[in-house]
Formats: sequence, structure tokens, C-alpha cells
Amino acid sequence: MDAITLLTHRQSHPRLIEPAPTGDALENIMISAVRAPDHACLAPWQFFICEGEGLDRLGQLFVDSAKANNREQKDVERAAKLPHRAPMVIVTAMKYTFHEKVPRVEQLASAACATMAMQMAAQAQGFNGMWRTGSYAQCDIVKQGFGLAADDELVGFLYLGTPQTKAGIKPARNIQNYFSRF
Ligand SMILES: Cc1cc2nc3c(=O)[nH]c(=O)nc-3n(C[C@H](O)[C@H](O)[C@H](O)COP(=O)(O)O)c2cc1C
Repeated sequence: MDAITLLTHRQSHPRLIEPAPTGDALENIMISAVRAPDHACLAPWQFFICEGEGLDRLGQLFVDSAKANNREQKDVERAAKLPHRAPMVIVTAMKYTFHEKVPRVEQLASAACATMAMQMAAQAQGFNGMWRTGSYAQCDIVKQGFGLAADDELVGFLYLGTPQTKAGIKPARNIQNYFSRF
């Protein structure tokens, strides 16, 4: 798939099954992430690849978070299963570093670009994904589970795998609504 076709037609896929990207395909995803635009070369990110027991560990963090936040029992039970909606989840963390010229928002933007780059690299190689967050991404228990500091941020849980079904084609947005000459 050429780059323009990918960028103009990309869409996420929530139903993801085995196989997850491995070998060169996974390495391309990782290389794409660290190729993200990055003001002052801070590399303000860290990525955690979860598969198998890693997905169980991620689920346990969600369970701990749900319990600590007094969520209903059904939410606690669901929490353990959430990461297993795909064979792989790559967690993107923004690791904040103070820099005079690079405010926090730019470091967050860089980590977000890296996450999209990974999803695009996956899709370009016949896989797909779904970028998810939810309340668990904002929870200190989950952040601490990845060794993050208070200033760091969980930017996303990128679910990756092979699309289970052929996705319906999403209608294109009207570009005139979002662009104007200035
Ligand atoms: C930062 C961020 C967080 C997101 N979190 C969720 C989420 O928790 N759950 C969800 O269903 N979609 C979430 N989405 C949206 C999906 O990843 C996806 O973009 C959306 O369903 C639209 O589909 P599309 O990517 O095919 O346009 C999030 C997107 C972004 C950029």
C-alpha cells in the first residue's frame, strides 16, 4: 500500500485476532515509533509491548485500578479481559523532561505522533489496530505499574493484531469544513 492511499483511507479496527505482528513487521512498527517528530531530540516516550502474560499483567493493573476506584463488580471482572481484545497491546507513555523550548504539550504531541506512526506501520503491513485510552490511562495505579512519574502520561493502549473481519468503509469527511485560507 502506498503512503497516500494509507493516509487517505486508514481506519481503525476494533476486532483483532492472531497473528500479531512479529519479526520484521514488529521491528518496522518499533522503528516507525521512534521516527516520530521530536523537538530537541528529547525522545519523550517509552513503549511497552504486551503479549500473552504481558496482557494478563496489564489486565491486573486495570483490575487494581477498578477496585481502588470502587468500580462495580462487573467492571472489575471486565477489566482483566480488556487487554485480551487483541493479541498485542503496545502501551505508549510520554516521559516528560523539562526543557526551556519544549513545553509539555509538545512532548505529548510527539508521543501521540509515535502512536499513530505505529498504527500506520501496522496497517501498511496487513495488520491493524485500535488506539484506546479510557479512565485506566488516567489512573495513577496504572501509571505506576509502568514506572511512570507524576508528570508522565499514558498516551494510549494501541491494540494490534489481524483484522477479524473486513471493515466497512468509513465515509470521508468534508475537508472544506476543516480547512480555510488564512
Ligand atoms: C488519544 C485517543 C484515545 C482514544 N481512546 C479510545 C477509547 O478508549 N475507546 C475507543 O473506542 N476509541 C478510542 N479512540 C478512538 C479510536 O482509536 C478510533 O480512532 C475511532 O474509533 C475512530 O475510528 P478511525 O480511527 O477508524 O477513524 C481514541 C483515539 C485517540 C486519538
